[in-house]
Amino acid sequence: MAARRSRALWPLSGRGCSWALLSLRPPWGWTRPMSTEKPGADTHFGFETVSEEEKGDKVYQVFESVAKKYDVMNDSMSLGIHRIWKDLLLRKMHPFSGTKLLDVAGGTGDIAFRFLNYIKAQNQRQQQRELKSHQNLSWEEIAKWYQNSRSPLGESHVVVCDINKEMLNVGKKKAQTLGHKRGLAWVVGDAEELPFDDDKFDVYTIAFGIRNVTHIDRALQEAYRVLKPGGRFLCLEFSQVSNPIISRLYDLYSFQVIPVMGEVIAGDWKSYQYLVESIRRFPPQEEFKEMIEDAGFQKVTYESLTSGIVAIHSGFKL
Ligand SMILES: COc1cc(O)cc(C/C=C(\C)CC/C=C(\C)CC/C=C(\C)CC/C=C(\C)CC/C=C(\C)CC/C=C(\C)CC/C=C(\C)CC/C=C(\C)CC/C=C(\C)CCC=C(C)C)c1O
Ligand SMILES: C[S@@+](CC[C@H](N)C(=O)[O-])C[C@H]1O[C@@H](n2cnc3c(N)ncnc32)[C@H](O)[C@@H]1O
Repeated sequence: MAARRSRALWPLSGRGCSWALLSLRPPWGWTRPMSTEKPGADTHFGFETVSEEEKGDKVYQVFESVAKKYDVMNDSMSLGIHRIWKDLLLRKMHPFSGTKLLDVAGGTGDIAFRFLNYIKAQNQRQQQRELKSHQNLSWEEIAKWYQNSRSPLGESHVVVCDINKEMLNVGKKKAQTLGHKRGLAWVVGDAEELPFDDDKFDVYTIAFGIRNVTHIDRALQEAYRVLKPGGRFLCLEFSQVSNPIISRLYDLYSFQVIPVMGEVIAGDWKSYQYLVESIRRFPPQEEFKEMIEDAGFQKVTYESLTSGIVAIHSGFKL
């Protein structure tokens, strides 16, 4: 069990929050992490400096602690906007019947369920079109058509991979409730050392996950390795807000409201303080694009959403 690391409700009392009163800007600049990090070297956990081993443990504890309240927290913090971002990721992916998706840091399955729904809806539309194009079918022929029609998923398949068993357990229960029985697998695994063969997937997604990984460069290299030639990398992650007014409001909202919501809804202030701090630690759009290119991806592009609160990066293994 993760240690309960909640604290008093007053948002401005205590370490890590007091600077917010004086300035809405975090007191540091983002510096690109060195890819030659030695084992046992220091890294960051939000605004804290910790050893690399400690970071992995702390990230595990955060998601173990929030797993059961994860979905309700996301709807509350974003007023449902995270759903639109995830829908847009699927629209950008535009998967087709047969697509094999690996969703890394897939947590409670939001991307996987959207993928399955997208493929099913697409195949059902196609089936309806085919049926309508055949004139004068008897009732018997129509019934046979339905019986023999392809399964709504075709050969499509999604693997949800996450380091945290609690998050996956919540996802598995959701899958049962939503009636997703086929085309879905849950695998415990580390984004930095994926338990899959080379050249296996058509699409790799990572949504709100890469920010938590200790060595982002290693995770990107692993993404490249497991994708088939021609495969696509897609990452949805927090990014840099371009409009200065929205940026100030967003900082105010992040540091004054989100940890309070974390305490009230999930009984966990610290995990939500980590969330907002880790967002400020993540590289801006252009820097992250370069990191993706450094891992070998080509045709790397990005699209900023909601003034840059998040961005979707895309790249291809060619
Ligand atoms: C532990 O790690 C994690 C845990 C998780 O549960 C999740 C994740 C990964 C994260 C996600 C999957 C998505 C989670 C979503 C967010 C973190 C939120 C993203 C934020 C937004 C979409 C809204 C951005 C807000 C703005 C641009 C500024 C607008 C804000 C205001 C007008 C309010 C300004 C705040 C104050 C003046 C402070 C005092 C206010 C109050 C006490 C009232 C409370 C106010 C509200 C609840 C208003 C909230 C307003 C909005 C959400 C408006 C949205 C509007 C736009 C986007 C234009 C994970 O890693
Ligand atoms: C904010 S959640 C995102 C979940 C889901 N993708 C979504 O969009 O709702 C971040 C997830 O990353 C996972 N994670 C953190 N470090 C990881 C790593 N090294 N390898 C795999 N998953 C990791 C956490 O366990 C957690 O489930």
